[in-house]
Amino acid sequence: MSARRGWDLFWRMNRRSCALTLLMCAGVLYLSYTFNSCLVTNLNRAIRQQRAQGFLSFVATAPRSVTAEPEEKQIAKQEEQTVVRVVPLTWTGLTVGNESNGEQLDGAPKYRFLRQQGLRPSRKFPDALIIGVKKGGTRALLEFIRLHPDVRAAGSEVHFFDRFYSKGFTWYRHHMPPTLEGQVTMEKTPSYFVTREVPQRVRQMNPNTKLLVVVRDPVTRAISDYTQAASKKAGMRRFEDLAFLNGSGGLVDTSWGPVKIGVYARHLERWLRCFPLNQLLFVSGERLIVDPAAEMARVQDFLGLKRVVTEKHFYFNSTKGFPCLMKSEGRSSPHCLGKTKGRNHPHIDPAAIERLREFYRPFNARFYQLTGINFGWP
Ligand SMILES: Nc1ncnc2c1ncn2[C@@H]1O[C@H](COP(=O)(O)OS(=O)(=O)O)[C@@H](OP(=O)(O)O)[C@H]1O
Repeated sequence: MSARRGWDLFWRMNRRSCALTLLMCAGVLYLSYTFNSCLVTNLNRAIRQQRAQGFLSFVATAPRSVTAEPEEKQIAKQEEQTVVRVVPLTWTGLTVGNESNGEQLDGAPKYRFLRQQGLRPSRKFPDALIIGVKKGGTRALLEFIRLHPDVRAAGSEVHFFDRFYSKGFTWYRHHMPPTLEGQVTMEKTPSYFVTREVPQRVRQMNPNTKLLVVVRDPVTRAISDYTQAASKKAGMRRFEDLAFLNGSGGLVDTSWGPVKIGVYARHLERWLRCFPLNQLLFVSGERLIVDPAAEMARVQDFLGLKRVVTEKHFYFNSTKGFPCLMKSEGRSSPHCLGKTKGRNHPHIDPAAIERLREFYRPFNARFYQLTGINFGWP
């Protein structure tokens, strides 16, 4: 009897310990599973972060050289190896006239990628302005310099400093294209050069603004200006009648816009009261036609850019009689500037041309003196 009770007691105790053992095992299994899964998740996260950091630092800086090279050499090497400019943006479809905005751009996968890399494009005030002169070749210059991956320019003339100054600087900045750190922002408005208030206003925005002026023989410039006006207004009087007081026999009409703009020295003197000469670059409109690459080399040097725009970007279109582009920001096939650039000029009485040349001669001489460049106009 007592043996049977002992056995019962043993069996009951064993069942309890078995159950306890089983319970403990389950607990240990649960804890180790939770611990392990946390560990794996954290490890994965850490690996992902490490990879991202590794990629970022690869994008942001060049690997440092460990050899004992001179410092300058190392810096130059680092600059060469820097992969910051991974994305020479093409900004397809972006026109400033109909301002696409930064937010829209950011939605595109390309811009999401840029943002993830900390490369968020933003609008800033221009570093450089093409201020004139009207009909000097300003559109050609803008289109040529825009070929450079480090230049971003407003496509249409903004006219902030002459027409829309009252709209304020926020308005102006909004008309600039989104740019990345290190890119040069530009705009061109040819009437800036001749508008009295503009130098002071540009100086107020930024006294270090770089200024580019495309100049061309003032007589051909005046004829080009007249040709454009005549193309817009039917029945316009002859050039000879407008350029001289009392018809073609009188004195030169210096109040007539196409004549007045060509007195470059007068306008330049105003700019030189606000900016030092070395902040202005004078581009020859004539050379921009006969040797665009040479003129663009000067422009790129002036803007502190690598000489990326070279002969290979241009071809001479003999039908048009002007250099045209192999490709550009918006188009990948060869093309020329629009129909309004490189128009045929009307025949002008050679005597009128000669009298205008005489009129401009002293002003041109003064302009050569101020700029230190002899443009060789007849
Ligand atoms: N590559 C190329 N293709 C076409 N035209 C060229 C080029 N390079 C310079 N030019 C000259 O640019 C003149 C127009 O000057 P602008 O662009 O400054 O004109 S505007 O003030 O913006 O209206 C324009 O004047 P016109 O010839 O009177 O039409 C051209 O002589």
